Amino acid sequence: MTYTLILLRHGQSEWNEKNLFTGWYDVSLTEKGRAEATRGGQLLTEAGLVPAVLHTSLLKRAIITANLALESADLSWIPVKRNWRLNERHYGALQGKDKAATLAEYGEEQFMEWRRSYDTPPPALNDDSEFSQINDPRYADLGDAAPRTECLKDVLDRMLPYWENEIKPDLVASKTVLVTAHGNSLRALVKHLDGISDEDIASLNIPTGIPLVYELNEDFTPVTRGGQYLDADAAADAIKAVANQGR
Ligand SMILES: O=C(O)[C@@H](CO)OP(=O)(O)O
Repeated sequence: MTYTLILLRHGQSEWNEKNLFTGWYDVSLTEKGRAEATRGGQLLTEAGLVPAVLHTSLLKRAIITANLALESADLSWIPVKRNWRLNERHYGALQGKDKAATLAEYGEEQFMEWRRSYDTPPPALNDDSEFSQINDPRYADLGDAAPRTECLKDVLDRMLPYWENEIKPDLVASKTVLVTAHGNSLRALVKHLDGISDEDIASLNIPTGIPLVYELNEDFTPVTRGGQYLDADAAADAIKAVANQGR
């Protein structure tokens, strides 16, 4: 007996297109991103996958992606749980900044440390920044614990309780679960599932809009390490594009 976990990064967002650090800033999808999401749902149908429950972040690029994918799979009705713990990494003072300009200003080493190191967060974002979420009512319950920046380790630490307490029980109960989230929150989950080292996770990138399917054993270890993208050729190209952002 295995469980089926489907991970879906949101389709191209307006700030992916503009090459801006996004984090918790709530931007919508581009037309291309909407088409990717719809195609993601078609890929689920073609693979015969029928998720019984959806988990999303609180950010509309993930929510709209899930809605479009489920609509094209004729599964708009399935139950949904949303939680900030699946949000993108909070990108601190980089939120709203151009990736190419940041690379040019700070150089390759600093740029990659902020983007992909496991435990070095970017500088914190000021609460009075136009890119801050500190007064956003959807995070009111977090109070002082609301992040002003996060590294991948911080994301893993806040995502894991949700994995343990919400997603795992749904896998046990319903066998097939869809998680629609973000580049870095999904990198954190994949690191955990595949047991990827703090060093090696730096080179792992997740493409937009292509379902990544994990068959999990009863102890939640992957049957196949790395899972399987439903469109492997498209995923390979898109992974390179994410890795090269800013260049
Ligand atoms: O800007 C962001 O929030 C993320 C995802 O788009 O970017 P990166 O891939 O550089 O971590």
